[in-house]
Amino acid sequence: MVLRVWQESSVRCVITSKGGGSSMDMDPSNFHQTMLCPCEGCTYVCRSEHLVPHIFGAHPFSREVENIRRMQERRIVALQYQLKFEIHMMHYWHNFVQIAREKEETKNKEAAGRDDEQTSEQPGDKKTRDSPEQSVKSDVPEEKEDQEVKSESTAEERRPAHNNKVTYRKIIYQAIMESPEKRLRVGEITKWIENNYSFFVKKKSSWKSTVRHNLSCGCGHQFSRVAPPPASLSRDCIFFCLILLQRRRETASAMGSKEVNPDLSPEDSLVLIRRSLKSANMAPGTHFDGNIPHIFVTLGASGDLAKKKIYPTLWWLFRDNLLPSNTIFFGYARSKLSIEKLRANCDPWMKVKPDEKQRYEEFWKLNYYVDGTYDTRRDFEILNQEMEKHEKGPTANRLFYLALPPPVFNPVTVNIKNTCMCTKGWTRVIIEKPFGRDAESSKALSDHLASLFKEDQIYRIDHYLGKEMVQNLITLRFGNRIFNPTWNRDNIASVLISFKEPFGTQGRGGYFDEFGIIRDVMQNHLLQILCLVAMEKPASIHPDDIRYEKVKVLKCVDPLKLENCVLGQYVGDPEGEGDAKLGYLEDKTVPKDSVTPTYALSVMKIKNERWDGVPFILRCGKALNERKAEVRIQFKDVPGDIFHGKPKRNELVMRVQPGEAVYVKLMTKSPGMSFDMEETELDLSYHSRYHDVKMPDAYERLLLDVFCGMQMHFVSSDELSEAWRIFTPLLHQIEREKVRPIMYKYGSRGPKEADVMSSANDFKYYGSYKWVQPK
Ligand SMILES: NC(=O)C1=CN([C@@H]2O[C@H](COP(=O)(O)OP(=O)(O)OC[C@H]3O[C@@H](n4cnc5c(N)ncnc54)[C@H](OP(=O)(O)O)[C@@H]3O)[C@@H](O)[C@H]2O)C=CC1
Ligand SMILES: O=C1O[C@H](COP(=O)(O)O)[C@@H](O)[C@H](O)[C@H]1O
Repeated sequence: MVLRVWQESSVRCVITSKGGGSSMDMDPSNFHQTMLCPCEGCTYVCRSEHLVPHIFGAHPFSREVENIRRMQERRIVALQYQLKFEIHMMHYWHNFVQIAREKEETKNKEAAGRDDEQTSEQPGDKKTRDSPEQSVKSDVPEEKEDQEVKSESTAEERRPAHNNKVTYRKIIYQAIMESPEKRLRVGEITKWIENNYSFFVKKKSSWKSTVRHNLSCGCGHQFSRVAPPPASLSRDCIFFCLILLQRRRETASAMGSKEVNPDLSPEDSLVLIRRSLKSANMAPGTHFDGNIPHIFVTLGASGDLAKKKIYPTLWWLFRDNLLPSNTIFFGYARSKLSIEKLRANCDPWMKVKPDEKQRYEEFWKLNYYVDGTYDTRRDFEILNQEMEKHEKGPTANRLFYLALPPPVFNPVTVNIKNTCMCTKGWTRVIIEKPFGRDAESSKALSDHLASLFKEDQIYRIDHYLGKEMVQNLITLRFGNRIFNPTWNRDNIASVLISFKEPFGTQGRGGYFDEFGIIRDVMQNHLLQILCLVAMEKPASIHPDDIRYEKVKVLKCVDPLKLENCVLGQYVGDPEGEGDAKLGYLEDKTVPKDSVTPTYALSVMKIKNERWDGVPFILRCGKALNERKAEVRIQFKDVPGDIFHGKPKRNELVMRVQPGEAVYVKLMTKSPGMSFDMEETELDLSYHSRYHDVKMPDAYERLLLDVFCGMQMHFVSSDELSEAWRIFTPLLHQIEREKVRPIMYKYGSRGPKEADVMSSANDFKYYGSYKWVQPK
């Protein structure tokens, strides 16, 4: 069947079959399904009524063109890598040749001397029998890892001919380079070493561990004695490992410390992060420019977000040695601040431990500050000049973090574009919500940014996407066999996504009142979680594929209606303590007649094959009874019940905070003689399973992602516009009609009406589940 669009108002459907064909004209307004764009090469999926505007509007095979562009960009990155690689190779070979030459000269001299003196050659004097090349190979590695080797070797073996140093890295490299395909397995490398370095034949096999250790440092590959490596090691891979190893050593020595052995580091989790960051297996499309100078610019450096979140995050990343080694930090704001003053502002939030003082000093030495206005081009030119002073080499990258109120986004981004774009590398711009107030203002902002930067230069932060358990959703769903078959409308009764905070606006009422809880939390954090719970399996873990699937989910959600929402506003609890006594309207920064909701519950339906009819209940609130963010998948009742109504529904709970956990509530036979049943759980609590693992803060992960060029955990403009499409009519109605929220007491669970609505939407609460915390 071929669908051809031949005029705006109708679509021609041409049906061809073996015996002939027929055609008819159809009015697209009669279609009410989700459709794939019929034009050849286009993979756009949309609701039928959006199809014609798509074809006549933004269409012209944009995705295909985008794919080609992306492929070309990847190819360029690959070529850049290859070029760097070749340069380093030349460097290595140059060293080898020089060593060999020097050895030959020394040997010739020695031989000449011996001829002169007519000394008799000792049988077994290996040194004099070796060819120059063999002589190079008889040198013994002189790296730190060699200590065991050295302790057993004789002085002559360690320094056979002269003081040339041959390291394990060089030997490994040589082995790979001499192989026909420039590709070897670990076992083949050690065999090659044995064949070519007589020294090792005599040794115990401990040196093989050192070879493995050299290979496993830094690149994410683990080579154990028992498990074979996953694939042959190519020269590129080894090269990558070796360069990273070298970098780690340089950084460690720059810190004045001995080399950090990742296997022995007390902060194993940090080692893991470093490895994954620098791993050759990073998600496609990402790359860590570890050795290139970077400048991180915080615009709005004098503000609240900067001092409470951005500078602390930069310090933690720097402290943990996670940033590219040559990163420096610029602050920019209107206030005339010295670095000392900026530092004093940030100090209370930096959490510096006593033994980190020296490192902390080093961090501030890398900081610079420029004051200027946000709308004056000249001020940004000065900022640019200051940055250029630190970018003397051939390459450099720049990151701009807009820790600024929305009204200055436009002038600031224009000034960045006109004066501060990096000419020696990439420029990336990070922006914080709110991304507009509604569909229209958000589109205006998106259009403005798109006129200045490419989408892959824009990083829209939703910090919930940096949380461990939110990131884990993709792994749990698509890395396990057991969930997917039941992850659908046949098995799941409802999904509850919650965000609860036990405090009110805490003096931020001015900001909050303009936005309200729906814009503050639901339209972004909760909706992002919904997308990750509901999306189809992406074609790959490439950020574009994931973001594409998220957009598809949102396209299947209708705009929210007020009748599917419960709105609340907290009042003070006269029996409460401190802030709890104060209601929202008693916050001095909030207008006395404000109807802004501080609590909201909304029921959404995703109209696609997987989820049709399943309520997704999103609820969020301030000044509630506890701090909690979680996803609760409630399964349907067991069909054909043989236990007379006793089984309670299964629930899969993914607790985002506090205390990350995944647990499944299920029924079990009561232990013992009885054949009764009771509720219990399969429990993966992170604090007991991974109790020493340091969980990085969401901002830490996300800022690192920007360094890596990883957009998976950032919001795309398409997601944003779909999100606003869903919420804008409701928000406008609430504002237009001044819809009165239901009052709830500070410290309570929120309005009772919310429980009524969840229960009407197939979320069952039994009140019988008792959790026994394991000892
Ligand atoms: N690994 C771990 O750390 C585990 C911890 N636990 C803990 O055990 C406790 C109980 O577990 P939980 O899964 O919450 O099970 P519950 O059955 O107690 O609660 C289930 C859900 O019902 C809601 N709810 C509570 N009261 C009512 C009500 N009166 N009407 C309607 N809905 C209600 C809760 O939301 P809300 O109150 O937010 O509205 C929650 O979403 C929790 O504190 C949990 O953290 C359990 C298992 C494992
Ligand atoms: O984005 C926001 O999130 C915070 C809650 O973040 P969390 O990481 O502490 O859960 C919320 O307090 C704030 O109102 C909102 O703007």
